[in-house]
Amino acid sequence: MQTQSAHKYQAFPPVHLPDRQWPNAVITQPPIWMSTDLRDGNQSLFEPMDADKKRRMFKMLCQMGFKEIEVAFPSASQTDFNFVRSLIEERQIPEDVTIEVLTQAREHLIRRTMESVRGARRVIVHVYNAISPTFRDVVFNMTKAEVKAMAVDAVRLVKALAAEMPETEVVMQYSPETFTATELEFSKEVCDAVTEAWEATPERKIIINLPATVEVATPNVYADQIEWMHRHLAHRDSVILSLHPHNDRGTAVAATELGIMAGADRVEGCLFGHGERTGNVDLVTVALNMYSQGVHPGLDFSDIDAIGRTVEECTQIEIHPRHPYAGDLVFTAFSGSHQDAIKKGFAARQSQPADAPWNMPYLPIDPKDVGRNYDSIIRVNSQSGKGGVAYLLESHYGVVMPRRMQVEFSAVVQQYTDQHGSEVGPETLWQLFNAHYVSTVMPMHMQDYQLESHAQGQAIRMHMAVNGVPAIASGQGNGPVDAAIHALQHMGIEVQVRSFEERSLGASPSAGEAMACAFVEVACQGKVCYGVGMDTNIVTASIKAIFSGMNRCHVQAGSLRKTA
Ligand SMILES: CC(=O)SCCNC(=O)CCNC(=O)[C@H](O)C(C)(C)COP(=O)(O)OP(=O)(O)OC[C@H]1O[C@@H](n2cnc3c(N)ncnc32)[C@H](O)[C@@H]1OP(=O)(O)O
Ligand SMILES: CC(C)C(=O)C(=O)O
Ligand SMILES: [Mg+2]
Repeated sequence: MQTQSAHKYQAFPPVHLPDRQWPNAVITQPPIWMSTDLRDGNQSLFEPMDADKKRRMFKMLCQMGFKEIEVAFPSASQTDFNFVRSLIEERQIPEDVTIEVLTQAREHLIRRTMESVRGARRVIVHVYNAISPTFRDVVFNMTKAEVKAMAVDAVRLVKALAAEMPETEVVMQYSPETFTATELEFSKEVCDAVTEAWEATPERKIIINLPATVEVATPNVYADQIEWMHRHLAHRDSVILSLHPHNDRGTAVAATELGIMAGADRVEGCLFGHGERTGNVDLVTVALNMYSQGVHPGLDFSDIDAIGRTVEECTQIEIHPRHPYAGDLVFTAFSGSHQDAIKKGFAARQSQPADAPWNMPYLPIDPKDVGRNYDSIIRVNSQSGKGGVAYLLESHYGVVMPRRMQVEFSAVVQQYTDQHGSEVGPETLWQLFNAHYVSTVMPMHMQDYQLESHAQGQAIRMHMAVNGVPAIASGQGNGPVDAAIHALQHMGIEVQVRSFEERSLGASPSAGEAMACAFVEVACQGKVCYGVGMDTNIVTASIKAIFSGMNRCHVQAGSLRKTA
């Protein structure tokens, strides 16, 4: 890069529009959507789609609810021409869908284009020519008047040819290509001339499409340009004002949203932002942004993964895992504080009515609305905290840990992720949970017990192994847990219960019976640790939890081998 960019690049001049209205506007209804996946999207692929892929994509776009679809540049190739013919001749176009075809403003290309759409019920014929100073001077070597005449002549020719095919309703669309780099007064002059040449009326509107062929400024400048045109076009009531933003600066979505606020009626773009260079505006993001604000876009994304797969297969370009709404990771939180907030959000939602407004930390929309499930919302790596770990154990295995135990177990997981460096799935978490809590047998293992009730409470006799050596402990208490603690204390083991919780886990996958899960916070060996016991019998689960807690205290005290 140069040390001083100022000599090479110049700032785009702002639009003089001191009374601009768009900053106060709110989007309350969706625009008319036009998908150009099969034209602008297709022309920018390594390998343009063959007819089968184009047909597959066309069908999907129709199913999603697009009513206007630019299907080809028919004069560019026999493949594109044939594709348009096949859609028409094989009656592939649904009644409520209008196909669109693009042509340069050149006579032989327009004639060929009109030939391609013969027999269609309704078609949008889209003519363009670039009108900015650079194109006038460098590409066409034409004056303003000549460039304007080029557009007007093209529209007149379409009009004349349309009159020869009365069975087809021809809708005219004109794009002043490079609009964003053109003087606004000249854009208006050309668009007004074209509108008049078409003899557009409020009943028979012309589509005036204002492209950011190259995105050259911040999105507010595009909004100013659109509002300026919206307010200055001579025949605004006979015009459908359309946007065609590209994404060179990475702000096409913002430009589109501000452009709609500035008065546009229609938006052209591609799914997932395919298109020349950095792409056309991503219609998925614009539409779902609207959805997240309570405005239904009128497009169906209820199986976004299926849409993504079709687009990937047709374009041979993968969707980025962080692509808004559609990427594999966009509904996933790895970091601890995000996970904690999401877990609390879901817990709060459980006590709300099903139609309560969506109010979930870090998740702008409900993943279920786009056909995603909650499975991958929380994933655990070294950045994760107790909330994520607890969420995964709960959502995958039904284990609801007491809060202090969440902190304790997340330290176990943290140690593991620090050592292994990679993501930890629910299965690994479950293994860690079992290894550290459920199946500990050293130094103490309770093998069997007998419990008797009597007037003062309960008496227990436990057969156990201490460091592998058989032992028997007997004691009494006002309940089984109390009796077991007394039995252990009689053996000289200093152990106390600090807290006790018991929950049902639902049916055990192996036994098919309901499993109880006991969490006992045990003080022993100068440490306080949680122990976990699982069993179909509630009492057995509690006693196992005491032994688990003692064993963990021994591990924490570093005395596992020394214990008698
Ligand atoms: C911003 C966009 O996405 S616009 C759409 C771009 N898409 C495509 O171009 C894909 C399909 N295009 C093609 O296959 C070819 O360009 C064709 C068939 C349309 C035309 O091919 P060619 O006649 O060989 O011309 P070529 O591709 O070199 O285009 C440049 C010529 O078109 C002229 N031209 C470019 N755009 C336009 C326009 N909108 N209206 C009139 N003339 C134009 C140029 O001035 C140049 O003319 P010149 O050869 O007299 O100097
Ligand atoms: C043909 C026009 C509308 C175009 O694709 C562009 O300017 O980006
Ligand atoms: Mg384009």
